[in-house]
Amino acid sequence: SAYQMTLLNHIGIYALTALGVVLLTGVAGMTSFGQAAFVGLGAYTTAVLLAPSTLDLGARVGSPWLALGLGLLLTLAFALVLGLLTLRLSGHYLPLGTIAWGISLYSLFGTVEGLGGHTGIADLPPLTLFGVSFADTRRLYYVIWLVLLGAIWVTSNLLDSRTGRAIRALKGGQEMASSMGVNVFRAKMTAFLVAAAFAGVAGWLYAYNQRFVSPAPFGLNAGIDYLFMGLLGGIGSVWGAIVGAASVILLREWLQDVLPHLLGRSGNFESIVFGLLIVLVMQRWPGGLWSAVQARLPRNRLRARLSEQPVPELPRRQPPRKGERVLEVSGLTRRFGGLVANKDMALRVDAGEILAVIGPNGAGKSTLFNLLSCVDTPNAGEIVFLGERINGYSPRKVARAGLSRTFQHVKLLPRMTVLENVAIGAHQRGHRGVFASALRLDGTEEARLLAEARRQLERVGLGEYLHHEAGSLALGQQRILEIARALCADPCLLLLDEPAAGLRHKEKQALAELLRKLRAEGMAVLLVEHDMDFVMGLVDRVVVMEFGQRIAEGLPEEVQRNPAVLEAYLGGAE
Ligand SMILES: Nc1ncnc2c1ncn2[C@@H]1O[C@H](COP(=O)(O)OP(=O)(O)OP(=O)(O)O)[C@@H](O)[C@H]1O
Repeated sequence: SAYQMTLLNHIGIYALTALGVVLLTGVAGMTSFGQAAFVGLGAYTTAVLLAPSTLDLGARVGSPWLALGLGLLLTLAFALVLGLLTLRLSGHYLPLGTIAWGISLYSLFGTVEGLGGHTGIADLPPLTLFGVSFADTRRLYYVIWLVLLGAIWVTSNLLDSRTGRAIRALKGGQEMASSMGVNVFRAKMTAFLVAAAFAGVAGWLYAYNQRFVSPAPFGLNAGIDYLFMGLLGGIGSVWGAIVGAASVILLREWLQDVLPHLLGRSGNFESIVFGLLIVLVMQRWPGGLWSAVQARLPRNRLRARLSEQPVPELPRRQPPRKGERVLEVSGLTRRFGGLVANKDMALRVDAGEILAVIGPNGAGKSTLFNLLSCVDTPNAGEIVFLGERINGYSPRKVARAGLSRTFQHVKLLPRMTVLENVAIGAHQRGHRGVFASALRLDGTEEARLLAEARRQLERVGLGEYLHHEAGSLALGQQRILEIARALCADPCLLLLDEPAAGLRHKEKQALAELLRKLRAEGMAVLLVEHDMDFVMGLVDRVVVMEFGQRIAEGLPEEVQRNPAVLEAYLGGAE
């Protein structure tokens, strides 16, 4: 019926904006209350261009495209400025920021002269494309749902790509991602702009569907509604947007029909019951309705775009010659208030060498690691990597220069497959961006990135787990996964933070074998480790730290006999 078609059109338009919320909040972990304002920008641009009371372009040839183009441009321009201002905020400040500009834009629609104030702009002409009029809701339905399905296709493509992996790493993996060469701010901005663009297009469709715009549907309440839709549908899945929009809209309609019969016509019970139902649903299915549906579907494991055909390997950087100095550290000092965590530290690592830094708890090893990987900045001293002073570099820049690391506390994305986790390591070896990814024009590069990830996983002995969720691996395997991820970046220097912790005897042997192989290939390896048996049988030299200082350096057997070292570890006992 016409009524059902109207409902379907509403659901389609709302789902398009909710899809942006799924990407922005669900996938990238940035909560926004301001999406409705972007819908408003798209809708008002269309209305101002077309309505008889304003610029009066009417249904002239090309006017819908002009409205769409300008609406998108304006939405993206606003989003870019707002993104630059708000995306650097973290914690609660980001959602608060979105509330602030959501309210500002809403007020703007109501106060700017020429936008019709709170009564809005009426009498918009119907949509006409290629000479076909879409005045009838039944026809417009096709346009709306085609656009929505297109947006879902684009979003799915984007998420299943190099850029998408960077966006998916934003929730819970920002430190790891930037250490792998990902530009975290850019990934945030990409998700933000794509979500804003969907909202802008939804605004354009809204204007043609309603043929009337006023500020009310673009306020903070609507922003909260979109967030509800995303949450309710399933914040991590593109299909959740449709489920969420449909649930919210149909539930509202149903409550409006049913409640007056049950509770009488006095009082607004609808909002109260609606709120309660939302809370109940979220309690029962915290992952959203779509996740409840998904759990009943046959498990469709994401197989990524791993080609079975041989693909050319990614280009490699020119490695340093064996014996060439890779890292030279001198006078490195880091103070935390009165505590000197690293004092005048010095060390060097050459290509084809494994150096271990050992020392009792609190000796300053992690601090040293953070300084070397540029997560932290020294108060004094020099870090020279491949002849270049890297003090003050960002973790991303140093990763690009060829220094790759693992973490003391494993940092991976547990819901992503093993293969994709490792492919993040190769991020900086690819260059295809948002548009190529969204339109699936990145096939060759993506196949090469994934093939490289597979190659490194096979190299470290995790080849049979490619399509498993990373979180399902044992801790020891997760540590090995991190090494594969670091190798994917094609480094000259590997920094390994306690790589043998949590590994079983056999796994340690396999890890030692791998590190020997890497050393033979000319890789420089610096590792921090507590397991002395592992260290002593493997490394070329050992640096011992205590109270932030180097107390000994030498061959493993020399260091083992050093009285200062025995003192530090065993309190002087033989
Ligand atoms: N951000 C910080 N602020 C204040 N003090 C810190 C900070 N980071 C480290 N420290 C202090 O610096 C000293 C060295 O710590 P660090 O974590 O580098 O030692 P570690 O050798 O890695 O120890 P472990 O083997 O237990 O990991 C400790 O006394 C620690 O409390």
